[in-house]
Amino acid sequence: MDAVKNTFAISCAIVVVLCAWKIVNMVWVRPKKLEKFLKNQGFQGNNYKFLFGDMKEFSMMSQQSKSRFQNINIDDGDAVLSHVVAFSHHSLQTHGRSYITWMGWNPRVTIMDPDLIKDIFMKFNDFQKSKSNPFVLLIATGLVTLEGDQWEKHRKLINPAFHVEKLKNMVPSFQWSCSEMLGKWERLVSSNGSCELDVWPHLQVLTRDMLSRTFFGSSYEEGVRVFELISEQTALASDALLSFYIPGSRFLPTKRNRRMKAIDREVNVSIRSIIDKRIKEVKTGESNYHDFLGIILESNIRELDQHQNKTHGMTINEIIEECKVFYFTGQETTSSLLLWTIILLSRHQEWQSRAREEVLNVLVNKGMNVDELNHLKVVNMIFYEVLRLYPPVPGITRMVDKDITLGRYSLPSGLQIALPIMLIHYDEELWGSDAKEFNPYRFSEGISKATKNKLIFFPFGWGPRNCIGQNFALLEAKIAIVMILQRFCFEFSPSYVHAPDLILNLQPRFGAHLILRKL
Ligand code: HEM
Repeated sequence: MDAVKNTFAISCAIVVVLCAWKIVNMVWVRPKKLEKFLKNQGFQGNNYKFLFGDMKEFSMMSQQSKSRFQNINIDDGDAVLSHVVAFSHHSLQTHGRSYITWMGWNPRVTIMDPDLIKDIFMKFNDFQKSKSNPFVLLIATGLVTLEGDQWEKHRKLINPAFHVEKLKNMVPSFQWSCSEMLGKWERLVSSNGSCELDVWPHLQVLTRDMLSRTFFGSSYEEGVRVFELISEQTALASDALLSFYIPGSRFLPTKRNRRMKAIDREVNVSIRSIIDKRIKEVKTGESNYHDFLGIILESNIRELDQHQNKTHGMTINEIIEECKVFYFTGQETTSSLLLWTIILLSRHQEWQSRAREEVLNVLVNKGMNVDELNHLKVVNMIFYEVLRLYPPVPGITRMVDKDITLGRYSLPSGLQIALPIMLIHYDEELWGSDAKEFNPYRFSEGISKATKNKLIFFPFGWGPRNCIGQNFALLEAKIAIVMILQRFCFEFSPSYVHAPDLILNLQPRFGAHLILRKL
């Protein structure tokens, strides 16, 4: 009996020692080994600090820039950078261009070399999307988070919805949504022909409306409610991201966790009811396939018919997740592009006049169609320059899946990699001494000339996993800006405060108070 007890006690002791070693290894031995390994290869950065790494400094800097009321000088690129990506900007200035930061006990290296960035994007199976914070996964898990065969299958089935020919059919819906917004603006304009307005909420409603109309077509009203919920979910997730994630904390019955779960349930139920209705319509032959959901369901049904096999095609749950992905990725990004375009055109009146002149010349007496819109060269140059200085997604990350060589570096499995879009877009070594200035001329002969064929401009990512919605976003933004320029001129109101803020993407912290004048 004693022998059995002893064996049990020894086994328990071994398990306890092994667990303790695993924890010590994870939070101390491994980070210190990696620190030495990475620093020996030339990466600079803070030494690893037990458990939290750089997270305390990171959250403190983010909170500081959020808590202070600050009107940032719009012409001072460094001030903008140090406000939006405070910690990365500080690290770049302190440690140089290849640096390590510590996300808790996990090291993250920042890469700014365009050739290495290209390599990372091309080898997308080796450099996978970072495992998202579980709070973000509650917003959506689909194309943005999938890997390998699953990602390939979904991308192939969804690609047809974003084909240029399909996008052309969406122009009337975009115009309709813009007309509604501009109609409201016209009613607000007083008898002297002008009004002061915070345009930010209007642009958010506009892009929400455009996406709901083109995505859900006839089910537009239900789609709007889903949007409201996903916006709330995004704000809650963004708040959660500012603090260090303690494994398992999302299961605690906190107020935020409960609300996030309730939203998730409601969103799933709403989208499922839209899809069920649509499938019924498909079966009775009442459905048309002009909206996104229709095109994706059609593409899915075709795939299932061809292969008669459930491993092909997407399940209804997967389609629901993809719908959430489009809401999440498609709305705030496009409203951000439109907003910063309007802000920079308010600051640079000469470019506003030039853009309006082009719009009035090129589109005179012509209906709005994709081919005509493609002739708007100045508007294109302005969009590129806005995407360079105010990229709606200021940075992306990847994860090293297995020990791998990247250029002259050996990177260990599990390492995170940051590709700091905004830091690269502002870099004087890469763009020249006017890198931090607004100068759309740099794009006058296209992107490859402006970038000298280097990968230093990637507001939509790059390579096989680039943004699937890029053409969609540029088309809707173009239609919106054209219609605004045709009817209004705009400038800053005295109450405008320039405070770009990173809330998962780049947004104006205090809105965008402008004076609109009817033309
Ligand atoms: C100005 C607007 C937009 C910007 C700046 C933008 C930016 C980006 C970026 C940087 C990525 C790459 C992320 C990475 O590599 O980790 C991406 C991916 C993605 N975007 Fe966009 N996006 C915009 C609009 C849209 C729209 C309108 C949609 C859909 C309606 C959309 C859907 C997606 C999806 C699904 C992915 C993941 C693609 C994949 O991994 O295969 N985006 N976007």
